[in-house]
Amino acid sequence: MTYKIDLTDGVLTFTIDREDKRNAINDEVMNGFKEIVTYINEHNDVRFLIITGTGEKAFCSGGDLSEFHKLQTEQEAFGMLSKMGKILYDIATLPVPTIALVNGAAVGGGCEIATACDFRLVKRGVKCGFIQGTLGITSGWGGGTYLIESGIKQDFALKMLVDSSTYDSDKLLEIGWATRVFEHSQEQALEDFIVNMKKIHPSVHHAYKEMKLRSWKEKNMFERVMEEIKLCAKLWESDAHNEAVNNFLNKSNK
Ligand SMILES: CC[C@H](C(=O)O)C(=O)SCCNC(=O)CCNC(=O)[C@H](O)C(C)(C)COP(=O)(O)OP(=O)(O)OC[C@H]1O[C@@H](n2cnc3c(N)ncnc32)[C@H](O)[C@@H]1OP(=O)(O)O
Repeated sequence: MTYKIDLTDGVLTFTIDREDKRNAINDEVMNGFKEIVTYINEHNDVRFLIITGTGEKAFCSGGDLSEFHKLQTEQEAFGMLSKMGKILYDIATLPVPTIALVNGAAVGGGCEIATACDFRLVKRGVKCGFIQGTLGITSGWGGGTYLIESGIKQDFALKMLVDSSTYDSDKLLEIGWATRVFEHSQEQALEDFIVNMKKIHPSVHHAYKEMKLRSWKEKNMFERVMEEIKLCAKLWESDAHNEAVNNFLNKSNK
């Protein structure tokens, strides 16, 4: 299986389990995300959603280039991008607090997944970034829209996107993308972060998340996410994208 799901004491932990591919997202992992979104929306025994990755090297390295490079046309790309984009919007609008436990590099779509969460606990020394630009495309799962609306300073948000490079944990904390940076045990970091939230009745959390969702609806967030996805799909066919992906895959095959 390419992911693990654990539900203990109301904390649902979704772990991307593809360490050999730096926890890259393929269709099976996308379906795993759909599974937990359905579960959380249909049950009332989940108080928090935690998303993390296996190992210490990566939280998530984004889309699986070895799988998705087979998508050649704008239409084919839009199919994959919109599937994950809708899943990520459903994660972002869940009625419970969502926490990205960033155990390693979060790059490309991996950075989008972390950005879609309410909070980001980042291990010191980890690098994260919207590196899609180095592949000749934009963010394509909604992460660029979430970043712009995240509340971090507008110039920091746009620079993170146009830099298309990775930032270290201290810089991520400075610009406000990282909620907290932790040094050692991620389990302890999570426990410390939710200790007060756990004392609050879930209905209060649901109400606050409803307020966030209402604000997003007023800003047409879903429509803007879909526009981002269309832009990414349009760039997908570019020579710049195809050359960059081939370069990465050829490097890997050496
Ligand atoms: C809308 C989302 C968008 C899309 O899907 O179109 C994207 O996410 S585009 C961005 C896609 N992601 C990347 O370009 C990141 C590529 N990976 C890296 O930069 C590095 O692997 C890194 C920084 C995540 C980790 O570096 P490290 O040195 O620790 O590992 P290696 O680079 O040696 O990789 C180990 C192993 O994993 C394979 N790998 C890593 N990332 C991916 C990936 N995204 N898709 C497929 N495979 C990946 C890499 O090829 C190596 O495989 P091996 O067989 O051992 O050579």
